[in-house]
Amino acid sequence: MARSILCSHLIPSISSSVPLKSSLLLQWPNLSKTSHSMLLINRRFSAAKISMSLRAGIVGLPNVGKSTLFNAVVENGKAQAANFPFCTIEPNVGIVAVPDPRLNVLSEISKSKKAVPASIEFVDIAGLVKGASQGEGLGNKFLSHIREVDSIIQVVRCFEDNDIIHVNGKVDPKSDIDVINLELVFSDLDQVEKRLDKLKKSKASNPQTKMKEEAEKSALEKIVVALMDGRPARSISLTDLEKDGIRHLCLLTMKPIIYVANVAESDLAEPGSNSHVQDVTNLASELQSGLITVSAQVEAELTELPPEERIEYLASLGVNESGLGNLIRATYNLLGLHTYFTSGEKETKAWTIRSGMTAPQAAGVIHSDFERGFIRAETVAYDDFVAAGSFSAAREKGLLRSEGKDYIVKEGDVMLFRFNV
Ligand SMILES: Nc1ncnc2c1ncn2[C@@H]1O[C@H](COP(=O)(O)OP(=O)(O)OP(=O)(O)O)[C@@H](O)[C@H]1O
Ligand SMILES: [Mg+2]
Repeated sequence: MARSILCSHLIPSISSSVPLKSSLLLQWPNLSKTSHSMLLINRRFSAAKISMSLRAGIVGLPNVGKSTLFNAVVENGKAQAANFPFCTIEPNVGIVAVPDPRLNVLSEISKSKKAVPASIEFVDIAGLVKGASQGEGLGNKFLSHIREVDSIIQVVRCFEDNDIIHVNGKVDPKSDIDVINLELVFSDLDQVEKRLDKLKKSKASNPQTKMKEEAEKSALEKIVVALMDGRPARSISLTDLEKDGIRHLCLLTMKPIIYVANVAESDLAEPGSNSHVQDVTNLASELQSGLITVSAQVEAELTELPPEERIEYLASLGVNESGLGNLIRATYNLLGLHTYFTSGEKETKAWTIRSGMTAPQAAGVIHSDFERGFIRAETVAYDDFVAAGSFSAAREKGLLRSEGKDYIVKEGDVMLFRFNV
């Protein structure tokens, strides 16, 4: 596998090709105020392009419902979904909003002109078959598409339907999950062994390079033992230095996984009574992975209906909500992501950060200059903001804190940044 493939980065960033040159103090949610410098910033902001690089890849055997699920999640995804294996060849990519009821609450309080949710990219990848790591089916090319995502959503067929071809002849979630896991393991093993060979021959003399290579080698030696045993790389505990050392390899089995049990519409009300779902549940807990049950078929049909008829249709199947919100939120959590908000008259916006990020790093998600010139962040917890009813009321009640550069941003913080560039 070519080492040059870049893994995507976890954080959505704004490409800041136009730096903010003027020196000013900015309270972010007050951007709607019409001072000259504010307008200048606004204009530059709208010119900045948000690049969403947070990706969840939908994988699984051929013909299990990946594209059907993708089209439902992305609503107008338009990936070709049909009853024949390898229907998808090139990956389809779609951006999905992360549903969050807090956004509308904040937006109403601040009388914002618009509310902008956090988002994730979903990628519909071609079906994987036994031997893919050796070039079977659509082979290595598709493993490389998986290498480029941050997390894996594995669709497992749990619906019986003789008209829908199963590539292995019968519905068997355990075998399907094993096939995919083994292909990912083989692909990583191949890559890790090649890399270890290279590292053993390395003649690096620079002490820093040497130290990095030693950390990488030590991580890979541990990982190779797990892989030989059929276990994923993520099952090995590594030091931070070791983790950094192997990051560039984008190992497939390092990526977190959620299993999606794709059931028939008749099983939606009581998925636990379907033995295939029970198998996936047991395996997901053994592999310390998440599990969501959906009917991709039902979700796809829902998207064709006007919103008022959707609830009726779901009720007729004995459920009261679509499974997609859960899937999107679970994916977001799986990626270790948190949301903080900015809220003002112009807009209320949910920003995505990794857990553990400091206030300047969180500010940097809005613009790199916010991070560079960070002075302080005024912060109030979501519940306190809602209870107070505004930033100024929160300040009067002593709920608004002024935090410095070491502050670790918490889930649901509502923030105002002060910076100077
Ligand atoms: N829950 C379900 N119940 C019944 N049929 C389903 C369900 N989910 C998907 N299907 C059907 O299964 C067939 C295959 O679906 P789809 O094309 O989405 O699979 P895929 O995994 O993307 O396949 P490929 O790997 O070939 O791209 C379609 O005919 C679809 O309507
Ligand atoms: Mg497909």
